[in-house]
Amino acid sequence: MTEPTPASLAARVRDGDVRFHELEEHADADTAAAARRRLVADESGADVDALGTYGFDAADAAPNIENMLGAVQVPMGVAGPVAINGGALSGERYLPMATTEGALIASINRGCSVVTDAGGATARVTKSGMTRAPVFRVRDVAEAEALVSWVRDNEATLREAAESTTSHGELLDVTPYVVGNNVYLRFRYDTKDAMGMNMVTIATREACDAIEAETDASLVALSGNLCSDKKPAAINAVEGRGRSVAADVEIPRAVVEERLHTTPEAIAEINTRKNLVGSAKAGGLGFNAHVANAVAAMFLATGQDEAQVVEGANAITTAETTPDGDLYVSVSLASLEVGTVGGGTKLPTQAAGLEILGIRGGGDPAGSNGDALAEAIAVGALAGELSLLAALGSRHLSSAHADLGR
Ligand SMILES: CC(C)(COP(=O)([O-])OP(=O)([O-])OC[C@H]1O[C@@H](n2cnc3c(N)ncnc32)[C@H](O)[C@@H]1OP(=O)([O-])[O-])[C@@H](O)C(=O)NCCC(=O)NCCSC(=O)C[C@@](C)(O)CC(=O)[O-]
Ligand SMILES: NC(=O)C1=CN([C@@H]2O[C@H](COP(=O)(O)OP(=O)(O)OC[C@H]3O[C@@H](n4cnc5c(N)ncnc54)[C@H](OP(=O)(O)O)[C@@H]3O)[C@@H](O)[C@H]2O)C=CC1
Repeated sequence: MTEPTPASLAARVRDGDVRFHELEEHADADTAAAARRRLVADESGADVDALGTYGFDAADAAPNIENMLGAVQVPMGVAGPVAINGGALSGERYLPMATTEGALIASINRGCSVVTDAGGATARVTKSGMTRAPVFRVRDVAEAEALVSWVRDNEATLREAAESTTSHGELLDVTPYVVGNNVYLRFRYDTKDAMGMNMVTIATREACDAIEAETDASLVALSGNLCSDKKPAAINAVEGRGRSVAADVEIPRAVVEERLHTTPEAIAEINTRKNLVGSAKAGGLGFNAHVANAVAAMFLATGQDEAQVVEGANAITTAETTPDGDLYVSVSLASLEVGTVGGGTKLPTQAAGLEILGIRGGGDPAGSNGDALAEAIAVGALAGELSLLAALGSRHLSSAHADLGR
């Protein structure tokens, strides 16, 4: 039998003999993707050849994508090295960042060099736990209260059910929320080095079965949106989700003046009037300048779930002058959902990003690499905040983007 070619496979799809999303059952993954490119190009008239130039085996991406055409390539650079004094990550590191925004890495790079000149940034993970919150239907508020009491009395049962599905995940707690005849149970897990959404979804499903077997509650949806995944939500800002991580630095006045062309007072005032008051007036959840930039660029470079930039950018930046007239700056990211195993972290280019940080795969102890990644991203965000606030102080934002960003 002759080997299938992209042309012969495309012809079979057109004839209705093979389904578009089942091409991998009839050819290797690279040939299947080439056949799909041909079909999409013919249908749309688009030139999709560039999508076919990628540096990994399509088969390696099978768990990460369906209907694969090829790959979008985002340029990747580094900022740094930056000195980090973390709870899980210490020393000088280059921060891998993938972006198409000119001037972004230059800015974070400037922030990194200033942070390093000042002796490095301190970073710590202050809370950890990935959540899944199913919603149950009950008859009325009396039954809701009965379910809440049952959950409080039976956490051991829930833990046993949930943890039967994972060798790494640990159920930390279950927090109930009642709205009339709806009961939301926010399960929170230590997922170690995994971001953990698949892990906690599978584990929570098992716990829900135990609840339905023992109570009158009916599971309506395994995710009831109090989790809250991939949506802006105050619960994540207040309670945290994934890792809550903070970073700070104190920068001598002379360094602010010489390297950032502004003063500690100007940066503190801009932070208050822009990041705090401006964000409050806008009704924002992110009281920062552009934490999403560092989070998104490092998420792409290290194989994180890019939709979770929504929660990752849930951050507050503070800036103040110290009694000695120097500058103190901090960022606190409430809900940074990251992992160094699972998801997109296995793909070769993303694995290279984690290797640049020295934290690819499971940590020793388990969870330490996930903490280290969170600290690295927090320091990248801190450097970005510092540099952008300074550029606003020196009125260099527009000229920087005129020079570098277009
Ligand atoms: C562009 C700079 C850094 C110039 O800043 P500068 O101080 O005039 O530049 P410099 O030539 O003196 O270089 C200072 C340092 O910057 C770095 N640097 C400088 N150039 C490069 C480069 N080409 N590649 C890599 N690194 C670079 C590098 O670390 C260098 O030190 P050196 O190594 O030379 O000792 C500065 O003007 C700046 O940071 N501007 C701010 C730009 C910025 O932060 N953009 C972020 C994106 S804005 C956005 O997306 C969100 C927004 C703004 O809408 C959010 C909001 O509402 O606030
Ligand atoms: N299902 C959903 O609702 C959602 C899924 N996602 C997707 O979920 C994926 C991420 O889920 P996630 O569960 O992190 O990844 P995976 O589904 O890839 O699972 C990771 C697994 O790695 C194993 N593992 C090995 N070493 C370690 C270690 N050191 N620490 C922790 N786990 C380890 C664990 O197995 P074991 O459990 O057997 O111990 C863990 O379950 C992403 O692709 C994301 O896009 C995103 C949002 C929602």
